Amino acid sequence: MSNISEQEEREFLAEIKEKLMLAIRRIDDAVKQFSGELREKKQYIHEHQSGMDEADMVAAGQSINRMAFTGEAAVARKQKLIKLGQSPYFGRIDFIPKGSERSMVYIGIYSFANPGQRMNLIYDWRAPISSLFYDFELGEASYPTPSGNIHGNIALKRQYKIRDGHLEFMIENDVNIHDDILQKELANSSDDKMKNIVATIQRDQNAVIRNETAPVMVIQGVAGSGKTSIALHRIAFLLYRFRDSIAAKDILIISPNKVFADYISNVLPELGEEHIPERGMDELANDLLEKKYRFQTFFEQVATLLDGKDLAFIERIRFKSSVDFLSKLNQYLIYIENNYFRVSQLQVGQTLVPASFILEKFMAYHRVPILKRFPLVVKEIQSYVSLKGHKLSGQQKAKIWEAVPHMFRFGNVLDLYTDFYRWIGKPELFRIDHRLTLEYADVFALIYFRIRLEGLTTYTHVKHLLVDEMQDYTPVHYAVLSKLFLCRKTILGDVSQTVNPYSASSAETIEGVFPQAYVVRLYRSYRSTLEITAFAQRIIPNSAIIPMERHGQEPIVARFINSSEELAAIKQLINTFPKSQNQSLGIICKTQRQAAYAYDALKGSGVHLLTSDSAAFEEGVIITTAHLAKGLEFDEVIVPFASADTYRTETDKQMLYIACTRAMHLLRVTYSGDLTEFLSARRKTSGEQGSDESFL
Ligand SMILES: Nc1ncnc2c1ncn2[C@@H]1O[C@H](COP(=O)(O)OP(=O)(O)OP(=O)(O)O)[C@@H](O)[C@H]1O
Repeated sequence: MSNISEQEEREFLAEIKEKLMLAIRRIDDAVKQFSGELREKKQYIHEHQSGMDEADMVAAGQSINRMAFTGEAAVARKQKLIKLGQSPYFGRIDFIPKGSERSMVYIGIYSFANPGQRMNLIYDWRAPISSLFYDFELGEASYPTPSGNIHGNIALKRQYKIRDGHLEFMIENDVNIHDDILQKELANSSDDKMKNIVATIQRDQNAVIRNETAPVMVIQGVAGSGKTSIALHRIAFLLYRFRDSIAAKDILIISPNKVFADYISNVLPELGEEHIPERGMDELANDLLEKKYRFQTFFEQVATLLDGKDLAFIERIRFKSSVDFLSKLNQYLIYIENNYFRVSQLQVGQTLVPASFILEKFMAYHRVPILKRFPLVVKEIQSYVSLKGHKLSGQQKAKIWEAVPHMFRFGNVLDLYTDFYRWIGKPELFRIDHRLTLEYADVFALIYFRIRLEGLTTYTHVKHLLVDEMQDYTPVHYAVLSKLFLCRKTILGDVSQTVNPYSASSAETIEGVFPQAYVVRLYRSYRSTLEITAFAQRIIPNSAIIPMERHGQEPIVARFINSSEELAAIKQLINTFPKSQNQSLGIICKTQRQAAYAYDALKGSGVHLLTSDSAAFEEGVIITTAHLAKGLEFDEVIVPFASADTYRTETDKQMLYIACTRAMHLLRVTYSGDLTEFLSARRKTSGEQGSDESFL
């Protein structure tokens, strides 16, 4: 069968669905049999318990576990088959390998084969041969396999939309790959959570997803370029490709907050993978400081910046976000090693331990973190005394244990960190209150000191680290991550979407910390209509952005007499929103205070306020801040209070940019008084009308 005509395709689909049904039935039978056997086994153990010795019990327990495990795997496989039944495949290529016969390769979210048969009926999108679908058009093509590249010819390429088991349409790809289906996908209204993009992965995205060699992959991509989607698909790919050595539990995602973590939590399970452990940077900090210190969170730092201009605060952040800061920390660590261990000879009973011996031993352990060396030096001194033929008394031992750490100028990391600022001649750059509350800019520097001075070794089990929103982390953050996580890393973000312009990191900065990094830049933006992308471009221009040719309504900028009128109009809009085609509406404010104020006026059924304490993304209407909305997207976005008073500073401008780039299909900006200068320039040039009538 060659499945050329649409009729043949429909017949093939019916056949596949039947085979899937059969496979599901077979699993059901197997599971039934398993549970019967399991019950019998448990019953047997229960009845013969008294006659069983410990070894028998262990063996019986293991056998039960094995059976349960096989049962669970069968249930998981069944779930996958049910899902395949809904949409078994989305693509097909007919490939003729050189010197071989044409074969039809149907590509789906999971693979499927008839029991006992070697050839797949459906190939997993991550299989080596499936890369042909993403990387090539008709004609010559090749794909890599562990035993080398396979060359050949693609004779046919098709895409399908199969929903609820029905073929909605199929598209013959000859020249313009994917664009039709991609356009259709992007025009859809958003689900409540991020979804997979396997059917329309683009070529440059595929290269990132399937890269197996980069020790550190840095993805700098413009807003809506699919960075987060790609990173998650990359994880799914790595789990498939290295399934013998990496499991879901070996991966760690560092996410900016819980809402974001919840928002992306569907993608990997949709791709058939288990839940991946996730940690926020603040949680990581808490783990690493072992809850010994209080600290300002990143949210609080940004909120302080948004509240007003504390120049000294900004200065402290700016300094601690520089590459220079990290190198000064490193210089200081070398300095203290050479200068802070002030040795003197030690009289232990009759033995005089010379200062030179103690210093030599201290330096000999240069691979051991300084504050961990003292016990080792103590042991060396004890051996020295013993070798001189003297037996050490308990009191003498205690004396050595006390003397050695005292030879070092400071005994704890916080004292050394404070001393660092004296050493660089800028003690005013470190602030800590009497309750030991650190500023956010100090948190990771202190952790860095803990790692270098005390040798923290948490997270050694992690085999791949994923860091999203890379622009929010500084060189010190990356120094900490590189010391803690020796595994491969995928790091992604967009320097234009920083919420703190005083501490933003670009791909180049990160490259400085990870010289072995492989940096990819993505310029094509998929999320927003051309009109929305153009609008956001005026706030922060980037001539390199390539928007998708997808059109929609021109963004609306509407002026109101005061904020009450503004909110009244928004309320009206919320009331009519359920009747619209769209599913999600984000009302994105600059500050949490404004969001709370708006929520107070707008709350009602289906309206949710998201704060930095929220744990989950919500469906429907969401009121939140730009900081929290970063990484999320909505069918419609309203940016209220866009006045000159609200959006004034560089930080404000970033927030406005982030807020506007969250919109997929429709963007409305409202204000009273004067419009922010970040938008007023464009209104003058475009002659756009803003009024409350045009708003709805
Ligand atoms: N190849 C693709 N096919 C279909 N949709 C895509 C593709 N690439 C990206 N998208 C869509 O574009 C939108 C933006 O993707 P994503 O959130 O991953 O981008 P991002 O670069 O992380 O965005 P931001 O930095 O602005 O938060 C999502 O709706 C995603 O599904």
